[in-house]
Amino acid sequence: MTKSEAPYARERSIAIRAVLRASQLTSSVFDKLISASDSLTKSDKSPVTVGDFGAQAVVNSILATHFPDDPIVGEEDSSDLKTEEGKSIKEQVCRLAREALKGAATNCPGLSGQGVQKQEEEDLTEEKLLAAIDRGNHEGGAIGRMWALDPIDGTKGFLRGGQYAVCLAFIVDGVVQVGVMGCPNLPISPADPKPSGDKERDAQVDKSKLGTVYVAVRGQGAFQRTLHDETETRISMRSLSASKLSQASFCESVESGHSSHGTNARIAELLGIKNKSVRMDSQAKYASIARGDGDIYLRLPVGDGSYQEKIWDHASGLLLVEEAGGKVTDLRGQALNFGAGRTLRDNKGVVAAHWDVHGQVIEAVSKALMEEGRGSLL
Ligand SMILES: Nc1ncnc2c1ncn2[C@@H]1O[C@H](COP(=O)(O)O)[C@@H](OP(=O)(O)O)[C@H]1O
Ligand SMILES: [Mg+2]
Ligand SMILES: [Mg+2]
Ligand SMILES: [Mg+2]
Repeated sequence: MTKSEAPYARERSIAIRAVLRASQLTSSVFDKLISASDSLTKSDKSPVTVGDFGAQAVVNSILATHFPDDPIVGEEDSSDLKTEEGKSIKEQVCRLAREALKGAATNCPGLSGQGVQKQEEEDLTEEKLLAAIDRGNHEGGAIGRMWALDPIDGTKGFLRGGQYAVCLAFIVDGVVQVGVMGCPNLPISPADPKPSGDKERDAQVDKSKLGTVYVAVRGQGAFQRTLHDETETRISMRSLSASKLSQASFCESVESGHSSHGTNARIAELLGIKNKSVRMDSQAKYASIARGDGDIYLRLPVGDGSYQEKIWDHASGLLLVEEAGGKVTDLRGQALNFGAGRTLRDNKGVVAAHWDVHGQVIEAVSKALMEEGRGSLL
């Protein structure tokens, strides 16, 4: 079977194109713009920047051109841009989105025609770009085609100069079929240093060695390419058996408000893991274990566990890890349900690990939660 005949070949190509363009936008925002006046605080107190809105406008415009009937579940909406406070951000978002959509054609397999470019450039008025952002308002659900978009996952990481990811997934009947993730700050070679937000240390990082894109289609494997070169290399998780579990390394959020560092540490202890956890913002954590930099991603809820994870925070990362040989479930070991709406309301927490050890990790999770008196989460 050639690539163009493979299932979801078109969705794959367009998703890569959209993520590349949005990643170019976010990188240029980061290089040139980011200052306090380029971000807003949302009603849930989380930050949102020119980069988040711009990347959502770019991806949604491209999806609207190629798949006009497909609904999109996207994180952002344009309401904050329509206020007086949001006016200057709105202007920057529109300028950056136009630049990104008109920019030189990106290296993207099967899609270099002038016609495609022309179509995408047609709808670039402010009104149309804001409407493109709001195409992300879909409620989600278990039936039919839809896209899930996190234009910048890890906005806090983006703001501090650490890791972030542009994440786009294609979902059919509640099952993720295609996942593409752009990680502009992740080193192409795992051995190279990655920016972490520490200004002094990050000054030593060679920027030409950063910028990866991950691509996975269900049943077709997981691949890494770079932002500038379309050559794809297959990636897979490190093999890990029960007897080697104590040598594993695990990653977790930088933000202790997003995942319980204390519970994670106890789980590691129960598994005999001595390595210090690797803290990283965004779905770059999924990418990192998928290519074998680390082995386990733990995301245990904080407090009473009432927070509902969002589908765009996990859809592309989950497929990447599954296609690289891993298993991703909630803390009870149950599959994540992407068909329940905008959130993973049927699930609590996330545990991602190699198939051969996933069951053991889940046992340790149960034990740690029982010890903490949080057995009701199980
Ligand atoms: N209380 C909470 N528990 C878990 N995740 C949360 C959370 N509050 C916010 N988040 C999510 O955590 C994401 C970042 O994940 P991480 O901590 O792995 O970097 C955020 O994505 P955005 O940055 O796209 O808003 C946000 O959706
Ligand atoms: Mg956010
Ligand atoms: Mg996110
Ligand atoms: Mg986001």
